[in-house]
Amino acid sequence: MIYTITLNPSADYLMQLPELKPGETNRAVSSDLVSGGKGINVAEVLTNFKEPVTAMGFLAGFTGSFVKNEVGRKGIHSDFIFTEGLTRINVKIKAGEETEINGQGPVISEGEIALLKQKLSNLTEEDLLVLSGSVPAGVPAEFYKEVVEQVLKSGAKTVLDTSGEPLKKGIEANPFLIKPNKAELSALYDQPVNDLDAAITLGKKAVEDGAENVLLSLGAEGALLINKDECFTAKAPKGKLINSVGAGDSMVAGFLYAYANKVDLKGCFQYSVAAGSATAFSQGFCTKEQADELAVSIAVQSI
Ligand SMILES: Nc1ncnc2c1ncn2[C@@H]1O[C@H](COP(=O)(O)OP(=O)(O)OP(=O)(O)O)[C@@H](O)[C@H]1O
Ligand SMILES: O=P(O)(O)OC[C@@]1(O)O[C@H](CO)[C@@H](O)[C@@H]1O
Repeated sequence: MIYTITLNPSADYLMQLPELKPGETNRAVSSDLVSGGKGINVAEVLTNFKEPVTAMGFLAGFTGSFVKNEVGRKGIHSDFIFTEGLTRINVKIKAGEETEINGQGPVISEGEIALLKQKLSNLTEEDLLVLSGSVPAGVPAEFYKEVVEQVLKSGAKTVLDTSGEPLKKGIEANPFLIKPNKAELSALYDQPVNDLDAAITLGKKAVEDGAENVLLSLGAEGALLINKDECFTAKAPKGKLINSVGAGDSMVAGFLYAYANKVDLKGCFQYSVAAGSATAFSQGFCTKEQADELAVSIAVQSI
């Protein structure tokens, strides 16, 4: 079974306008409010793929109730903890290029953190745990590291998709997979990632530092998968970008879907790129048919 944890979920307010003019009153031509947060998005894609998954994490207030209802309406199995405060609203503006403004989210108490850890105490080697997104106030930067350590003892595998200190510390605990994008990898080592060689060098460094597999997403350019034995590269398929919010989460979901269905790592990588791009080319998250259709066209090269 796959479990996802989203410590800081969101209601994502998607707005479209022809042009964004800072300092002026801008009017949207369309808008939509949807459930968000990286782990929840991973669970949504896995549910689209009919792969059993449980979305966990913290929700609060009326926006939290909205997220819980949306998750239920989409048929995603969930087990959230409700806290004080208000789940954040993240604003995603598509006006030619995409601009995102992510809110802060509620403060999580020590008791609530302990409750979440307790819920994870029954994982077994059959399970996969996805730890995704930013760490809200109240949760220490070591949280992901501690959970990866805790879960490793049960034999379950962990996937870590976060940034900054929580990523740096989490890598030390030997997660099965991390999924940084270019900016996140560059920030992790405070070095620019201007070309493929630089991406590979820093990806290998993350492997040396403890990550078993590094799935590095490069947006429209595609992705890299690096571990101690292999380095795979794949170009993203060409298509019309509709919305890239959640493309990275879809990539994680695609990888895990293939992995849970006993596909080898090269095939998991190919399917991850297909799912990421299928979402980038859709309104909302991709279906399995869309990912399947792209997967056959994606060539994976060993370098
Ligand atoms: N414009 C695009 N064209 C084709 N594929 C894309 C495009 N943008 C994203 N993708 C696909 O989605 C994958 C993940 O994209 P990206 O690197 O933007 O992730 P991310 O920064 O984690 O995204 P997000 O945080 O918005 O979910 C890419 O590796 C690629 O397969
Ligand atoms: O602020 P975080 O936790 O890093 O990212 C949150 C978020 O931007 O990630 C998802 C897309 O990946 C969105 O649904 C959500 O708004």
